[in-house]
Amino acid sequence: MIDVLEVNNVSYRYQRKQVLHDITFTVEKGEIFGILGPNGSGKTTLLRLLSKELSVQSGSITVNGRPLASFSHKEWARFAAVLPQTIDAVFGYTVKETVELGRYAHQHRFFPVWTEEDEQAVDAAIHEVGLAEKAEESIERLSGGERQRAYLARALAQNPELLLLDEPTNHMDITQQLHLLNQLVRASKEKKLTVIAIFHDMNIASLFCDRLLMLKEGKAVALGTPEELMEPALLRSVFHAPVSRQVHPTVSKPLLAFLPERGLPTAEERDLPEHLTWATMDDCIVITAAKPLKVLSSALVGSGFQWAAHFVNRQVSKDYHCEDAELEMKQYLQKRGIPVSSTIGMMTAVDIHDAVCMYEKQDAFSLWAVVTAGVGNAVDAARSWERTRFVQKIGTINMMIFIDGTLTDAAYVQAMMTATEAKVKALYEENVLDPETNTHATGTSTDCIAIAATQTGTTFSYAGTITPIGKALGRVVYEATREALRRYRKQRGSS
Ligand SMILES: Nc1ncnc2c1ncn2[C@@H]1O[C@H](COP(=O)(O)OP(=O)(O)OP(=O)(O)O)[C@@H](O)[C@H]1O
Repeated sequence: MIDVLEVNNVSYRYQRKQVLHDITFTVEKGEIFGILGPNGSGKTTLLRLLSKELSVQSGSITVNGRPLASFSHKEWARFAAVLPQTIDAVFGYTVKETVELGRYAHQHRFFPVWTEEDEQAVDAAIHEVGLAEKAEESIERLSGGERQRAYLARALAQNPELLLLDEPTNHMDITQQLHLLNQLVRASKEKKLTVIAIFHDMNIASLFCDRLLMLKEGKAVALGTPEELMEPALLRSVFHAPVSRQVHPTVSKPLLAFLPERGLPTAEERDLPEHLTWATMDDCIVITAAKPLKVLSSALVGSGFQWAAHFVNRQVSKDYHCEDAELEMKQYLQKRGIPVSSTIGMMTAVDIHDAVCMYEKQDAFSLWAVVTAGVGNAVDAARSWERTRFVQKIGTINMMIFIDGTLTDAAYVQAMMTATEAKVKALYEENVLDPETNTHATGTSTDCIAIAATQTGTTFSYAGTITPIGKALGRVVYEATREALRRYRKQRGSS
């Protein structure tokens, strides 16, 4: 990799105020390099030094191996384009005329001639920022975001090798932000354009930058990839704000969630029966939480991690068949006025009036399990590979577990494991067999589970079988599942 830019021990002071201390980093050709830090940490000052707007006082900045100071004004303008934080609008100019100013660096000093290449560069830049329809519009008649895009087009029209941007997506709506940043990524990959940009939005920086530099009080406190920098402990120490690291749903980049201040839960909020209301309709059970709970579930509606306030176990006929059961279930919820986006929705062919609820209260938490069980589709997971055909019958085990307490992600996953192990044991004790293999069933082919926690009160890092949560969960699920199986068998008149 070729380093375009080398910054070595750069410090800077405004009169008596030292604002940058010994900053050292390099930027590679074609890299998107983000600068982050709280207000006043020196980001803009650093960018102004990189753009030659300020002169280096101590340390050195070299570009392609040459001292920055050795570039003539015009040479530098051909090499680097700058988009500062705020620009005074040049009144009376159209968008196109504003963008044309970007071609100044490419004009002959004494005999400026407007060439086809200049025209194409201007048109391409206007198109790139999505302002083609406003090209003849006066710049002062544009919105803040559109004006920002026009100035970006002016920078792009320069056809620079290095683009220096101070909060480039300021004032832009989310569509424009994504459009612009995707374009920068493309230009960096295809044209080897090097981009150095200041960002305030850390999730945007994480998604689009190859590497990041974090400044705090004028010092470089971290330098690395987004994966390395997006560490809650580092961010807490820099921004003094509680933050948690999340995973992006589709890209292997970290996302951050800043956490608002929360009051301590009231006594009622900490008691599950006070927090949850239960309604049994003709064909469904609806449990409603006073405040949304964080849920990990395999449910038909609301799978994965979700915040949900409604938990629906719907009874369908035993010959229920639908090509798109999720869509049909969502329509069912809508018809009943249950908000789909905050609902965990399960289905069962078992009589929902046979649902079993069990509750356990301890000093640090309380826990509530609601189980419906049928075993028409009982399967031995260790032997299911032997099956060549599958006939769907009534019978699935749906479990909803409510916990008042704060669970870590690990605790959610462990709670699922503990509940599953307890369910398997209940099936064993009730001697439920896989009808195909005649061996003990470990579950049914369509079992469903939801672990919901208030995320208030005591934090539980783990919920494995010998933790306090795990012990209560194991017992409650085991007993509730056994009882639900007995009710199911009684209904069907089987032993
Ligand atoms: N021209 C100036 N004269 C004196 N002090 C200045 C000048 N410009 C900036 N400063 C000071 O230097 C420090 C760093 O400012 P700078 O603008 O570089 O920070 P920043 O990280 O870009 O902040 P922000 O996120 O608010 O844009 C601040 O304390 C600021 O008040």
